[in-house]
Amino acid sequence: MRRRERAGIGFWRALSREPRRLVAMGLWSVLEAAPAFLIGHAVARAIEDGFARAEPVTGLAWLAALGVAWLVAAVAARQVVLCVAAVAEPFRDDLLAHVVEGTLRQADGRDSAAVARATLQVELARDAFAAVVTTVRGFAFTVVSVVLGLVTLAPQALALVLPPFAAGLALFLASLPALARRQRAFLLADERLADAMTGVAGGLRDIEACGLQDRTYERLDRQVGDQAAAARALARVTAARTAALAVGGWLPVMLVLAGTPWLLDGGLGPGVIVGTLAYVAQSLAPALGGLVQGLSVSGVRLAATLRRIAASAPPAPRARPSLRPASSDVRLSSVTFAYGPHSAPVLDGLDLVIPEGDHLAVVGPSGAGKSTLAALVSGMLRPAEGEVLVGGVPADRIDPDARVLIPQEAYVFRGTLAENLAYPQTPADLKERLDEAVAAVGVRELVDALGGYEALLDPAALSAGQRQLVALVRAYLAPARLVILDEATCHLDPAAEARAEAAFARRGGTLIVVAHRLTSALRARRILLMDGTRVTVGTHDELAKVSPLYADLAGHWHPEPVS
Ligand SMILES: Nc1ncnc2c1ncn2[C@@H]1O[C@H](COP(=O)(O)OP(=O)(O)OP(=O)(O)O)[C@@H](O)[C@H]1O
Repeated sequence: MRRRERAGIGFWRALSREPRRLVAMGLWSVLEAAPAFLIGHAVARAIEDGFARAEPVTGLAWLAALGVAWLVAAVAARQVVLCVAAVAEPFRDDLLAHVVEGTLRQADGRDSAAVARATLQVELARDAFAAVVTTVRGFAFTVVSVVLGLVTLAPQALALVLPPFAAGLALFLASLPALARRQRAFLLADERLADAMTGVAGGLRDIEACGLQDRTYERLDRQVGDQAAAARALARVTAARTAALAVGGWLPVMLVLAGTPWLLDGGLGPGVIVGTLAYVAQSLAPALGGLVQGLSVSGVRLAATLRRIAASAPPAPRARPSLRPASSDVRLSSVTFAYGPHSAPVLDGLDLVIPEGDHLAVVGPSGAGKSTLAALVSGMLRPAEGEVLVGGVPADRIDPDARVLIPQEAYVFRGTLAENLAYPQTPADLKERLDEAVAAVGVRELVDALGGYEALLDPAALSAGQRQLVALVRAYLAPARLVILDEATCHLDPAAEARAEAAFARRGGTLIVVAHRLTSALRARRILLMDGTRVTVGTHDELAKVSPLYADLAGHWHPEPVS
């Protein structure tokens, strides 16, 4: 049920999303429906003021005016088609995004044919949607034009025209749900029969060999019978449709003809009665016929395809809104994480508090889980047990602007240097902000070497270190109060690394650095040593005293001067 609602909501959302197009469509529709308003008046005046008084020029002038209105209507009809297309395309795009995403998720990437089938359904739905919008809109504008025409030409005639018309319309609308159901039943019976026939055709030899002819015949006979019954049921509702057309479209004509003496007594001239008949026979009946035909075919098809699309592509899980953290302090409580259900945990029951403003270096042998910790704190991974909170908010739900993670391999895209440095921001004072960040991180030399902020970058032509510098400036400019550098300076020389880290330390907020060198750890306020699933936190001196592993690691690092 909810799936069907989603598809239904897509219909109304597509209509309301382009309000200007809708207004334009309305205005063009008024022009398109002008002949429906004019026809009764023009015919009545042509007869009464022209031909009946032996003044053919006047009569012809009225008919010519009607002709001009038809020409204008033709131009307007073209514009209406363009407006309908402009509304139908976003509807198609919405559906397409929905089915491709849903089908891929459901098919797990194994069934590309499922995507092809679904996109075909979307094309059918788009065509049906455009036809329904065109039909219903045309019907509504024509009916309003005819009613206005009758009100101004022969108001008495409304009593003869409107009741049967409304009755016919109501009869048709009441039959629509049944029509949709039976059409669907007929299509399903047809598909089942086609499937069965295909199966039989492919297995004829086996049927013959196993002597299954009679049973196969009985089964096919049953399915042919089912399909015939579905076709008969559909035909019965189709009869209701024909009755609706007769009542709504032609009964008004007969009533106006039968009521001629009464209308003449009421002071209407014969020309006005012919004009009234023109309204009913030329505008109202065809409009009802168009609606009946359009909704019976396109409306039913639209409902059926939307239902199929909804059933074949389940909706994406609703994206949860991100939350703004109160601060940038980080708390891990009893966090356990493993990459697979049968893998050994990388973190096991880890408790850790990194208060706002802290500068923490994370060290440990390769594979100890440093990057995993960085990914958990940045919310890219979720713990299997326990929780990771940033400013009181679960890390995976945090507002993306509130934290930034720079991995070892920095991302640079084809664009200007300024775009790369500022991405995704475009502040008004971009130049000043860039200058400040570039100076702080120590990247001025690179900016000049690349040819300034407006230089076009070729990512492949940059060295890994240059890409890291670009990403560091980007992170520095970001509004995030929590910065996680996961070996983000590993391709820089020690001096450049020291400058960049010092800039981030001065920047404020919480800084977590997965350290690549001892100097990086020495600059931090605290050091977190990861060793298997055991972790120890302390200063360099504390760790050197209590942890042989740390002493060993520190010994292997180059003893570079601390800046
Ligand atoms: N995507 C993954 N799928 C499965 N196992 C993974 C994945 N990423 C990491 N691991 C494993 O998890 C453990 C911790 O890896 P992690 O990358 O967090 O360690 P690290 O301390 O950052 O290592 P390094 O210093 O080499 O980058 C390792 O045993 C690693 O093989």
